[in-house]
Amino acid sequence: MNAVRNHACRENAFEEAGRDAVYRAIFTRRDVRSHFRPDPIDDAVLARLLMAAHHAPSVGFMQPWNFIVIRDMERRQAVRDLFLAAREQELPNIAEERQMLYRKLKLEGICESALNLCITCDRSRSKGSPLGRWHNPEMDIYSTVCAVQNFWLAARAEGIGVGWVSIIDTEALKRALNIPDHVVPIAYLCVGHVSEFAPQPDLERSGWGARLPLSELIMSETFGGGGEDTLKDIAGKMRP
Ligand SMILES: Cc1cc2c(cc1C)N(C[C@H](O)[C@H](O)[C@H](O)COP(=O)(O)O)c1[nH]c(=O)[nH]c(=O)c1N2
Repeated sequence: MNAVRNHACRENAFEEAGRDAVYRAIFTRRDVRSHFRPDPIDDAVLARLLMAAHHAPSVGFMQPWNFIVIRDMERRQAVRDLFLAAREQELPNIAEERQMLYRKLKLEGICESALNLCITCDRSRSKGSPLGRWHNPEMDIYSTVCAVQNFWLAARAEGIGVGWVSIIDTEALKRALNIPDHVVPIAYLCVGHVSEFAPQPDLERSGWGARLPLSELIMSETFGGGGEDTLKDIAGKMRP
């Protein structure tokens, strides 16, 4: 019976190598800050990554994204200045005992990467027909985040590193990139070839945080609900 069910479940699955490749991209993707190499990205490769992003799911098939490619070093330096200012503003809000470590963290590769990419969300693109968004208007934002993740995973498969920089004042970034009012910058990404993909997140290596055990995050039926012991046991023993 088990074998039958197993077979039935796998009917539409990728072949083993394909499955392995998908999980490999997921488990070895990194937020890259310090390992960028300056050599340019081939436009054909960049176009593939953008095509992957463009095939993300989106509420009401709204496809609210745009992709601003930023290569000019002066503009990037201006964005880096925004980062530096925002980082100083963020610092006092970090728990006092962690401020020293925060200062030491490398949290962007804006000028070292081959290029920057700002993925935006055009909130007006559903043109007055908010399918799937009437109760939850923020769904266009979430859709755009799905595009970011597609880009990030496809980039990993292509050997391209991506680092997300969110320590930036949004209004200042909009002015710097001439983004109109109805468009929201969702992700400012540093993108480029890398010398390596680190085996663990930078914030884990530096002692900032650790991955939470998956088994402790699984709940049954309701928030906080216990149970699902078999699932939790399997998850608890699993290594990526
Ligand atoms: C929405 C959002 C915003 C940010 C990030 C991520 C996401 C999803 N991350 C990257 C984050 O620190 C990183 O994903 C985690 O530390 C886990 O590491 P890996 O991505 O697994 O390498 C990030 N990293 C950084 O150096 N500067 C930043 O401003 C941000 N901002």
